[in-house]
Amino acid sequence: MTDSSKGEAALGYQGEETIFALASGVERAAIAVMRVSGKGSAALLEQLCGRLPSPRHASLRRLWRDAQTRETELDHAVVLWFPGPASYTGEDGFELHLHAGPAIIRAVSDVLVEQGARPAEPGEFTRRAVVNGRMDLLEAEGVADLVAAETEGQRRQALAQTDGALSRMYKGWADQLKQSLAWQEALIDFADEELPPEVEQALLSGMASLLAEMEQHVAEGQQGERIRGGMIFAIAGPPNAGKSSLLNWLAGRDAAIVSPVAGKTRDALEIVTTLAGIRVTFIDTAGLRETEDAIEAEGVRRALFHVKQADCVIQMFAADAPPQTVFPGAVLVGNKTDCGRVPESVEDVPVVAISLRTGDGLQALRAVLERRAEMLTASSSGMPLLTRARHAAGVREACEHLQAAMQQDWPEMRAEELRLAMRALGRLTGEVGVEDLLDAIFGQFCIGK
Ligand SMILES: Nc1nc2c(c(=O)[nH]1)N(C=O)[C@@H](CNc1ccc(C(=O)N[C@@H](CCC(=O)O)C(=O)O)cc1)CN2
Ligand SMILES: Nc1nc2c(ncn2[C@@H]2O[C@H](COP(=O)(O)OP(=O)(O)OP(=O)(O)O)[C@@H](O)[C@H]2O)c(=O)[nH]1
Ligand SMILES: [Mg+2]
Repeated sequence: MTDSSKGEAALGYQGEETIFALASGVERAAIAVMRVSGKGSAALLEQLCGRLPSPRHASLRRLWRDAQTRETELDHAVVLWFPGPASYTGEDGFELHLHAGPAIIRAVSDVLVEQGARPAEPGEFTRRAVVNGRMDLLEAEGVADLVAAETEGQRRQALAQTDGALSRMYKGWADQLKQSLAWQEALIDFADEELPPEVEQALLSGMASLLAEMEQHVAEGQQGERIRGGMIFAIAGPPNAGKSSLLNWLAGRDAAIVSPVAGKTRDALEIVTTLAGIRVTFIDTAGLRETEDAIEAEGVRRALFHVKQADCVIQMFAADAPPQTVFPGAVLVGNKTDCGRVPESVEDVPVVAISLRTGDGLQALRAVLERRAEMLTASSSGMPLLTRARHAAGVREACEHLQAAMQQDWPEMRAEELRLAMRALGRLTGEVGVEDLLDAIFGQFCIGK
């Protein structure tokens, strides 16, 4: 409970300092969960409620400023005692399930601070769990994603990651690299003894198939990042096609201005919804046309920018004016079936025919968009998907070293490249060289996690 551990290397941290934070939501609620972890936990809990409750069982207790002297009762609370190392952080810790009144929270916090505990930094509980070997870095990132999950896709993916799905795969790859390295070292050690050529062949083909697997994982990495961060669907097309009307239907409200005047929408307008369990931002853009109006021209420029960077373009047109060309990969939507006939396809791309006035085809359009959202987030290999740019960069680095190893004729250099590939994977799980990463990763957590 002193600050003697300040400045210690992150991985040497032993929870000398006792930390606390509210672990429950900040909005007004009935119960507030105060979470405490660190060496001083047992003494603190005894001071608050007398003898320690039985481990990991909920007990109803009176809380006091000092239970010994029964000085100032603070609350009636459910108390949980988590002795280390079988705790979330691996340290002694406890939870107080308080009545959520701000005065109670303040009074309890005051006692904790008086007794030498300090408020936790963002992610510090989970950081301690990692430092104490309770979970690895990928699982910890999964915890942060689970806390932030708003959609089914985010929830499912984060849960798998906290459960070690990515960790197991990366550790399996690192093990295979270790095996290759052992063979490579045997080849070096027995260089004079004429090992059969099959040994080197088996080594190289093992490396090749591992490389293919890792490259496929990187190639479909965008899918996992799309689930985690959401996708962008841009609605584009000529003026008056009904783009803003479509956005309003998707939003279920009048988000954008709709009128018969062509060229109304200038600023891109965004709404966020969930499609097939995936977070999708729809962007309504300015109608695409040549224009003398400087503001509208800027709107068109921005529309084209959104078309370029979107995960999917919904290319809209009105029944009487089908487009000459189709944006690559676009979902083609022909609107105003109440006014005229919509072609079945343009340039062999099927058209979804709708009318935002009559509601014709809208359920079919929703199904098409849901299927597209699923397609853009599916793992085609069946492997767990990576979820962050950090993972893509690490696996890509491992791929580069593995490829370099395969191209190396000099045995010692090949061994070195294999070691570097292993190291790149080790940084992902946090097994090696991650001191510099911890601040960046845990700084993004919420307090109390
Ligand atoms: N009240 C409460 N609810 C919570 C958490 C918490 O810390 N407190 N969690 C926090 O994220 C999540 C559950 N995760 C947890 C993970 C591990 C341990 C834990 O104490 N593990 C010990 C003992 C296991 C056991 O008794 O079976 C261990 O793994 O050794 C507790 C919660 C979600 N709900
Ligand atoms: N008849 C008919 N009119 C429609 C339909 N959908 C939209 N409209 C009308 O078409 C006009 C243009 O619709 P908007 O949604 O504003 O079109 P937009 O593509 O956003 O137009 P800009 O922002 O100018 O590029 C409005 O008067 C709408 O009420 C439809 O299915 N049938
Ligand atoms: Mg518009």
